[in-house]
Amino acid sequence: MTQSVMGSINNGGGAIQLPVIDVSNFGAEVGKQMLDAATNFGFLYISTTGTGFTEELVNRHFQLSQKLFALPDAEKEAYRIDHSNQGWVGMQAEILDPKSQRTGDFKQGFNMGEFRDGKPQKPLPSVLEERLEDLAKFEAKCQQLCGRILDLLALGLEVEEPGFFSSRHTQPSGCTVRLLHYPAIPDESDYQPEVDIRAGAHSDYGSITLLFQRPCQPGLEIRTSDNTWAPVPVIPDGYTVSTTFPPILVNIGDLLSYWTNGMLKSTVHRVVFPRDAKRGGEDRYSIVYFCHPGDDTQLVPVPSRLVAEHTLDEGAQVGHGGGATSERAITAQEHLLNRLQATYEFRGSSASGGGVKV
Ligand SMILES: O=C(O)CCC(=O)C(=O)O
Ligand SMILES: [Fe+2]
Repeated sequence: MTQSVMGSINNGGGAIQLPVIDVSNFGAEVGKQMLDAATNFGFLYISTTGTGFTEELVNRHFQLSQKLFALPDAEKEAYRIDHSNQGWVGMQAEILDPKSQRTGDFKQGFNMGEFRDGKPQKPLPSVLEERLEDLAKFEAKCQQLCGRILDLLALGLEVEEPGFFSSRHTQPSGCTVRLLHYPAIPDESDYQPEVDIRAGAHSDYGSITLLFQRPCQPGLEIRTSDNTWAPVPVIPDGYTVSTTFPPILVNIGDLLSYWTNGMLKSTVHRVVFPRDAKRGGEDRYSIVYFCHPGDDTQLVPVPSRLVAEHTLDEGAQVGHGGGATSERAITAQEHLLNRLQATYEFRGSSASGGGVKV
């Protein structure tokens, strides 16, 4: 079953109605629906049916995240993020949109890099270490779902090699599970609702991103083609699968944009405080999976008639500016390092203490 596959943008700054896709139906028709959503919006929902995720597994992850972020900062400090891009990012340590923000993002995060044979690559705080099996299971399911989405996109794009994208998602890679906590703003803070933000405007650096959200904790907005911000509801209108287990939000990252010469959109998004809240509103928790191809993957255009026929609009950018088709093809790792480097440069000498972003 596929729900409300049409999708539409309300350009008056109203909520955006994105398509909901059920990936349990694998085939050309779903591939085309996925491609349409990725081309028009760069964002879509995946119904939890047929994803392999259960409400219990996702709930346990959010409980774990709450437990982790409730620890005193001094304890999390021992796991502070470093150049491996793994570990804890403290409150306001990351600035996703340095050009526009006056202070850091009102959030804290914890990045876990890819698991190899069920094992993380860096030591984890004991609250996480105690639940390694669950963490590995969650990460593996994220990978599987991303593989299916990538295969459907390849089908939609009529790529000559059907597993083109998924087969390039090898290890080592920049794949990351990121736990996020956006606290409510305490009354005594100097936060200014007109300028301060939970996560500044950015596009994601990988191939695709999965976002798990909690009912009643909205805040994500995407930038539409006419430069307005459209809120994305956690549970879209007409979604009948569950009121307690939201669909998984998927967005296209920079690498798929390069791979398709901008045909798929790596859409800019941000997280804002609830507009109707008196101050900072309630806490928000989210879990993000950033999917990346193997480090050595060259970002050359995929062999697809549709991509070859695609021409960029005047002045349009591919990925995060530039474009693999117009310059020397860069690798997935080079792209990731470039984007992390930009953050380090901004932080200058405090780089080792700053938060970075996949
Ligand atoms: O927390 C969210 O809803 C989105 C976070 C996000 O866009 C990111 O971390 O890249
Ligand atoms: Fe993002």
